[in-house]
Amino acid sequence: MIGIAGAGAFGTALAVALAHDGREVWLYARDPAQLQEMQHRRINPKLPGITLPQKLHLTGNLADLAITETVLLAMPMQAMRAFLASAPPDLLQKDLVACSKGIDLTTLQGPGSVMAAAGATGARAMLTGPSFASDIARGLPTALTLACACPRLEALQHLLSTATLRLYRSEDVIGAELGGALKNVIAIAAGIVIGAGFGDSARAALITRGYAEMSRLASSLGAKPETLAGLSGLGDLILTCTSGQSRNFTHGLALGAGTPAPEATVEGLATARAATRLARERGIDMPVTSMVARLAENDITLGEAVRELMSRPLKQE
Ligand SMILES: NC(=O)c1ccc[n+]([C@@H]2O[C@H](COP(=O)([O-])OP(=O)(O)OC[C@H]3O[C@@H](n4cnc5c(N)ncnc54)[C@H](O)[C@@H]3O)[C@@H](O)[C@H]2O)c1
Ligand SMILES: O=P(O)(O)OC[C@H](O)CO
Repeated sequence: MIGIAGAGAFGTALAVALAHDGREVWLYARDPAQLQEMQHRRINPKLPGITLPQKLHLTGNLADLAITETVLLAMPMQAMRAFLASAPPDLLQKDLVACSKGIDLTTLQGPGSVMAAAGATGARAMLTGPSFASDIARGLPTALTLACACPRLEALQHLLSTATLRLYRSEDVIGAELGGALKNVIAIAAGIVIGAGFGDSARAALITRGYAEMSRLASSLGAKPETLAGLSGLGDLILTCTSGQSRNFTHGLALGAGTPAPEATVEGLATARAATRLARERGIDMPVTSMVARLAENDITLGEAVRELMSRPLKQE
C-alpha cells in the first residue's frame, strides 16, 4: 500500500497513475474544503477531465497513512521541513520518496538531507524528471529518475513503476535533486527571454549556459555529471524551458512581458535565492541563477539584467 502526502496536482496525478495500475493508494489532503470536494465529486480541479479511480482512497488524517509502507511527499519544497517536523513519528519510519523539486531556503538542504535531518529512518528516495502532472494522470508515457542510496532502491523502482510510468534508478540522490531543483530557475529565465521578445536563439543560448552553471554547482556538491545529463537534469530542463504547461516558464513569460503572473506554485523563485547563496559560499559562478534571484526580488530591472549578462568578460566555452 502506498501513501501520498500532498493532494495538489502532482500528488493526485501520481495517485491516479498508481491506482489505475492496481495499487491501493492513500492520498492525504490537508485542506478540508479540498478534501470534501475530492471525496464528493471524485475529481481534483487541478487535473481537469480526470476521474479519481476507486483504488485511490482520500483522507484528511495523516495517521491513516500508518497502514502504508511507502509514503510519497508531494508538497512544495518550502513546506517539507515543517511537514516532517509535525508528522506522526511512525511516518518517519516509512520508506519516504520526495517528489518536491527545490532547495530549502532556511537550511540550504535538498529533500534527501531534509528527510535525514527530520529523523527519517527508512529509505530516503527522490522521484524526479520530466513530467507534467496532467500527462501522468492521463496515462501518457513518462520516464522519471528514482534516486536512492540504499538497498531498497530496486524494490521501490518496481513498486512505483507502472505500464505508463517508467522509472530509471540512480544512486546519485544529490545529482537527481539538484537537477530537478535548478532547472526550475533556468525555466523562469527562459520564460523571461521569450516573454521579453528576445527570441528562440537567445533561449537556446540561455538553456545551454544555464545547464553549464547547474552542472558547476551540482558537481561542487558531489553530483555525478551523468546524472545531470540524464532525465532528472537535462531531460527536465528541456521540458520545463520549452513548454507552456510549466508554471516556472509561465511565471518567467509574465516577468519578461511585464504582465501579472498567474497564482501558482513556482518552485524556481525560492530555489534561485537558495542556489545563489550556495554558489556564493562555494565561489561558483552562476550568473543566470543569481539574475533570476535579483529579478524576483525587484533588485534589478530586466534591461539592467540583459546589459549585465551581455557585458560579462568574454571567455572560453
Ligand atoms: N505539477 C507538476 O506537473 C509537477 C511535476 C513534477 C514535480 N512537481 C513537484 O511537486 C511538488 C508539488 O507540486 P504540485 O504541482 O503538486 O503543487 P500544487 O500547488 O498543485 O499543490 C501543492 C499541494 O501541497 C499541499 N501542501 C502544502 N503544504 C503542505 C503540508 N504541510 N502538508 C500537506 N500538504 C501540503 C497543498 O495543500 C497543495 O495541495 C513541487 O515541488 C513540484 O515541483 C510538480
Ligand atoms: O510546472 P512546473 O514548472 O513546476 O514544472 C513541472 C515539472 O517539474 C516538470 O517536470
